Amino acid sequence: MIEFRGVTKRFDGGTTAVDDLDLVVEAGTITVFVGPSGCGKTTSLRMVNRMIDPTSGTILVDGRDVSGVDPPTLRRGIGYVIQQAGLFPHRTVLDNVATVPLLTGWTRRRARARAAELLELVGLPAELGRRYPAQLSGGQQQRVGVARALAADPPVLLMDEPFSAVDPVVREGLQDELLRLQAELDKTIVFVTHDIDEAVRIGEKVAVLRTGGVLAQYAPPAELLARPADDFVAGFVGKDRGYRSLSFVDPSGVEVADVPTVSEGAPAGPGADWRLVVDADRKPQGWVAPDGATVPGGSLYEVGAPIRGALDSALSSPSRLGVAVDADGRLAGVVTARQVLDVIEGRRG
Ligand SMILES: Nc1ncnc2c1ncn2[C@@H]1O[C@H](COP(=O)(O)OP(=O)(O)OP(=O)(O)O)[C@@H](O)[C@H]1O
Repeated sequence: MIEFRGVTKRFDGGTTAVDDLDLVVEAGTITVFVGPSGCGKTTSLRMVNRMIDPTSGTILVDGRDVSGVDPPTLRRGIGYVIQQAGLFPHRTVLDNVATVPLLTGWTRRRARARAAELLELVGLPAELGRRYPAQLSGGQQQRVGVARALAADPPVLLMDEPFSAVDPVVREGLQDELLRLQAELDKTIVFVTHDIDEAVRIGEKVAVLRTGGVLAQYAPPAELLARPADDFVAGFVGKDRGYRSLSFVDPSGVEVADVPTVSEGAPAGPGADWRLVVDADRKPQGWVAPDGATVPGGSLYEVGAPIRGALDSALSSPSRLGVAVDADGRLAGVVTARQVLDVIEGRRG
């Protein structure tokens, strides 16, 4: 657990970067600090591992006041990941990851074996270990950065905009990977971003900071979207927050129905209804319209996933029928937008 008690940071020159912050980051959770540029996110993060010391107030990590722990000892228990990974350019990927274990006295052989394990854990092929950072894509470099931070198996991980230098598709992959890793590793993670979508996607709790380092709201993402504390938070979480909050709505109650199908490659002429094209594994491949034309499908959603996917699937489908698949991607059934909206309305009471 990380606890900020009345923490203030005033820099020379008078800027108050963080103003009387009280906040508890529960052990084993991902907490996100989000807010506009200059609101004190990085300063708050860096006070945890004493890269910056507060002007006043106390920070406790697992009950221990960090001001009484010397920084190198403190940092051994706190992994740190930054934007653009911050890798050593003249060391191989494997040696980058092995850095901390080597510093703590491991033999080179053991440190490298551990580094190889970590590369696998973050989803990188072993042969990349021999390359230099510049020979990797941005997304791969970020994975190496995460592996390096995990090398000493620290209970706490601080991540400062770790994914902001990569494109949106790669970023989503890295976010998924982090969530998968966290399910396995159960670290206490503080994650800084200025991107509210990223914050609500990965945070179990989200702290919204405003300029001047004042905490505007600290809540789980669903609550932040449904009940922003004030106009600032409402503005920051964005105009389409009603729609985005569907990412947190339980989909039970959305019953899928059967749909006529045709096999991929089989001739299909005109018919009364839309028919779904499926391959030999019953994976959806598009639609046949009533006039017999083949039309690409809309988005698919997995049964049991948040309701936003079901609604998007129905709205993006040329037949107006959203297509549900099971965990293996096989057809489970179809839904209409009306059905999904009825469940949403029912939930609102
Ligand atoms: N070493 C410093 N000396 C003086 N002022 C600083 C120093 N570091 C940060 N600040 C100021 O403190 C405020 C908070 O900075 P901080 O880097 O914590 O913001 P941030 O929310 O992380 O911003 P960004 O999203 O742009 O990275 C800013 O006004 C910044 O200019």
